[in-house]
Order: sequence, then structure tokens, then C-alpha cells
Amino acid sequence: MTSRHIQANRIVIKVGTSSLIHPNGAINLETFDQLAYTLSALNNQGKELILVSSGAIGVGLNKMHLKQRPSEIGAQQALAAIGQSELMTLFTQRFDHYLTDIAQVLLTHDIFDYPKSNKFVMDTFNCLLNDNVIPIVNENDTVATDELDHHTTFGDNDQLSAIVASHMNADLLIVLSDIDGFYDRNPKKFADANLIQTVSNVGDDDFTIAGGSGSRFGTGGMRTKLLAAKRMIDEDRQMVLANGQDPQIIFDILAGKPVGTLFSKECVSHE
Ligand SMILES: Nc1ncnc2c1ncn2[C@@H]1O[C@H](COP(=O)(O)OP(=O)(O)O)[C@@H](O)[C@H]1O
Ligand SMILES: N[C@@H](CCC(=O)OP(=O)(O)O)C(=O)O
Repeated sequence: MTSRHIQANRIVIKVGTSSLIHPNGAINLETFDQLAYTLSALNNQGKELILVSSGAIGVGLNKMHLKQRPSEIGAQQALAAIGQSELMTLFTQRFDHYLTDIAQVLLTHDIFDYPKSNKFVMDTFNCLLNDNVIPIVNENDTVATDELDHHTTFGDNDQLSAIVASHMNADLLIVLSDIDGFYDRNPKKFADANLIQTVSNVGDDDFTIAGGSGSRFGTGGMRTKLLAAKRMIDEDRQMVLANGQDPQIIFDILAGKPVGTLFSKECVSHE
């Protein structure tokens, strides 16, 4: 069987709304539980983990019994504020079950551009990792109003996870979504789309086959994931995009099994 060369000690895992919320708007409890189990097991093995989790708006919609995301930015921000505490409650419950400590870190995309803030954030992450605590990051949606087109780019956690991986010098970024990886066209629209197993360079052609979000709750779609992948490859880090339906897939990724799409300068597989 072919295998991949994945050697990662410090890992950023990003989980999208589409993995945390069922298409009917209900909370996907299995994902929360399996994510907590998998990350706790890896934490116990000594891996350094940072989880970037979307889902505040999705959980907020569920809590307020709303079916549709409102179009006004203020209303989305209010829902994110409602959902974020609920999101952390869900994580706290599940991680407690596996005796793992977690912490909430809310960031904005530009926070690392300011040397003082950069230092504070890095110090916080480093202290948490030293203390064996898993930081759970989300964009601070209440104050993050720097992007103009909030209807499509509100809280782009794909790129935030790449920024965190970059500044924290992570070896690997794992992006968990509701599809098996990067396809030659949107698999939610084209039944005959083919999975691309490895990408060593993200170019313009790749962006032309990257469509928008496939669910009512996700925001970034494939474009923001490719931007994250491009950054990782440029910095000689690796990224794997995989299906988050069963977060135990992270064990397979770390074992070098050919699951999802690997973005890496070195895509050599071994028989
Ligand atoms: N080329 C492509 N390959 C895979 N998925 C694609 C592609 N183009 C668009 N997509 C869409 O991107 C979606 C994943 O992005 P998104 O809905 O934002 O998920 P998440 O909440 O995990 O960030 C998929 O469900 C799929 O519909
Ligand atoms: N900060 C927003 C995240 C938005 C976002 O990036 O969503 P997704 O495309 O599901 O990763 C929230 O928690 O709802």
C-alpha cells in the first residue's frame, strides 16, 4: 500500500461548520465527541495540538431556532456571540470526558501583524501548550469587521488556521470539512468529480476549479482552503484536507495513509 511521509509533532487542526452541524441544523454530537477523543489521545501521546473551530454561527442558529443565516452583519455577529459560548460548552463537556483541558482563544486575522499583540498571542499559545492544554481558536467575530464582503468571507477560519500554523511554526495543518478532499470540480454539483490525492503547488488552475461552500452553514468553500494550502506549501509545511465526518481520520493522516488531499512540496509516496 502506498503511504505518505508525514512527520508532525505540532499540529493545527481546523474543523468547519459543515462537520459540526448536520444539514438539518442540529448539532453533530458524534463529531464533537470523536474530535475530543482523537485530540485527547494524541495530546496524551505528547503531540502539541491547536484546534481552530468554526461553528459559532451554526450553533447560534440552532440555539435561536433559526433556519437561515441572517444577511445583516450585526445579526451574524450576535449569533456568533450566542453560539461561541455554547460551542465551548459542548467542547468542554466532551473534552472533560477524556480528562483533557482546553482553552478558548479568540483572534482576528491581523492580530499577528502588530508586534506587541503578536507576542502576547504567541506567549499565550506557548504557555497553554507547555501546560498540556489544547487551545481552541475561533475568529473574534464581534470585532472582526475588516473584511468587506461579509456575506461570503465572514470569519474565514481556513486562512486563520494557516496564519496560526505559520506563526506557531506547526509542521502540519489538517483541515476537516464535509468532503473527502480537493476534487477536480465541486463534488456536490458534479457526481463524476475526481479526488486529487496530492498537490505540490497551488496554481491559478486550481483556483478555477475551487467553488464556493456546499452547505447552508459553511462559508469559505474550497477557495479559502486553497489559499490556506498555498501558504502552507510556500512555507514548506504540509496540509491535509480530509473528511471530518469521523475525526478519527486524523490517526490515519498521521500514520501516512493516503486519505484526503495532501498539499506538500514533497508529495513522494512510498510503496
Ligand atoms: N473543487 C472542489 N473540491 C471539493 N469541494 C469543493 C470544490 N469546490 C467547491 N467545493 C465545496 O466546498 C465545500 C466545503 O467548504 P465549506 O462548505 O466552506 O466547508 P467548511 O464548513 O468545512 O469550511 C464542499 O462541501 C464543496 O461543496
Ligand atoms: N467564526 C465563524 C466561522 C466562519 C467560518 O470560517 O466557517 P467555515 O467555512 O465553516 O469554516 C463561526 O464560528 O461561525
